Amino acid sequence: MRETVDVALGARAYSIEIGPGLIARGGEFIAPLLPRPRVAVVTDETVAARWLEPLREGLAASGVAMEALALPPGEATKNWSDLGRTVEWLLAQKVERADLVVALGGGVIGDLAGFAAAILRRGVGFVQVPTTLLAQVDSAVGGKTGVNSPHGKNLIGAFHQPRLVLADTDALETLPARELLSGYAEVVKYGLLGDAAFFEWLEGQGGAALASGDVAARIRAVRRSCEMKAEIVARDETETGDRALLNLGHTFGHALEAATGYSSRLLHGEGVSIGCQLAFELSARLGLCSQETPGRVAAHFEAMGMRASLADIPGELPDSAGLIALMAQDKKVKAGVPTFILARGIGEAFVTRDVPVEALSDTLDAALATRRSG
Ligand SMILES: NC(=O)c1ccc[n+]([C@@H]2O[C@H](COP(=O)([O-])OP(=O)(O)OC[C@H]3O[C@@H](n4cnc5c(N)ncnc54)[C@H](O)[C@@H]3O)[C@@H](O)[C@H]2O)c1
Ligand SMILES: O=C(O)C(=O)C[C@@H](O)[C@H](O)[C@H](O)COP(=O)(O)O
Ligand SMILES: [Zn+2]
Repeated sequence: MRETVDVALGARAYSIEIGPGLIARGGEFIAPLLPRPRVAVVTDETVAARWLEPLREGLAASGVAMEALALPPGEATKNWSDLGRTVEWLLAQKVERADLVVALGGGVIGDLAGFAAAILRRGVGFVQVPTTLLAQVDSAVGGKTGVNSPHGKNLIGAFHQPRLVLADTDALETLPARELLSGYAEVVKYGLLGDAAFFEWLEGQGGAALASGDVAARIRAVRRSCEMKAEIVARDETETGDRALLNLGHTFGHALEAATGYSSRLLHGEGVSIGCQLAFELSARLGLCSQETPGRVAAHFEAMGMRASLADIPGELPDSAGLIALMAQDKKVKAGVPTFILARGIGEAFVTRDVPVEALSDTLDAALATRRSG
């Protein structure tokens, strides 16, 4: 049942192992990478309660000892202060340059622990053990690490590739439904950005991929997502060009996450599904894709019970000018001009800086109006 996806990055190449039971077999995969049989695990309190002991046992079975730091769960933890706490803890554990840090958790833990590893003693290696769907299909792969700033999302960070990704699909059994759907938004993103056949498969089988009974469908969704990400990362590791395709929906989504204070009002994947929807609406407004395409995207999000519209965000939001101002801190901005990922159709995304501000603001105004009428 185990599948392997390779991330072909030369000296920094690594594999993504996908399947059930991998946490319990953690030592088998991690021990061969270690100069001495010990690791420092960074996790969050919720994940620790469910998956830390299985990992400890899995490591011990291969003679590997571990110490663990459990941070508070949630996006608010991706900050300077928890980063500093983590780095100081790793130093207190006397983690050496050749040792490995293990990130056990969702994207918050993977991003933060990966960044801590990147700056610890000028760079130690790390292993991603992603426990959310979002982390298995996206954040554990590709080496973007970092934390948030009040100025914007992921503004402090480094590219630092993991040495191994162990995606145990059993971990998804304890994931709350809202988190599963949030991660599924990044799965749909891959279809929307570059694989129309995958999107079509998700239209039919997305429900099965999320249901606990269909392990094969779940593994297929995770594997295809990882293959697409690995392929894009291998050709543009540090996002000088094409890697920005993986940011489909994120220029909008990150602005919405900042506007909602990185809180439980809006999860990252929820920002991504709403952002993808807005990207297709903007594309249709600019005549780039057919007028029907945004409706097809929305229909799938709605069928899956996902957030797809600004009307799905509780509480106040800035107006369109306020949201556009938040987009100005996006890392893809060049000479003050924002970069967008738009689409000529499903599976046909492209990167552009040629977006008239009126079209952007009209798209946002129309979307904000649904909050008043809905
Ligand atoms: N580096 C990248 O390329 C990349 C890609 C996508 C997203 N991200 C980042 O990832 C973050 C979002 O990640 P996320 O959605 O995994 O959020 P998360 O890490 O906050 O995890 C979501 C919630 O699920 C809980 N949880 C995790 N695994 C669980 C399990 N198996 N069972 C029960 N509960 C579990 C966590 O405690 C948390 O409360 C954002 O900060 C986003 O910016 C990074
Ligand atoms: O790996 C990438 O590249 C991505 O863009 C994946 C995104 O899903 C992810 O949310 C990423 O963290 C966003 O990157 P950022 O550079 O816009 O902060
Ligand atoms: Zn994302």
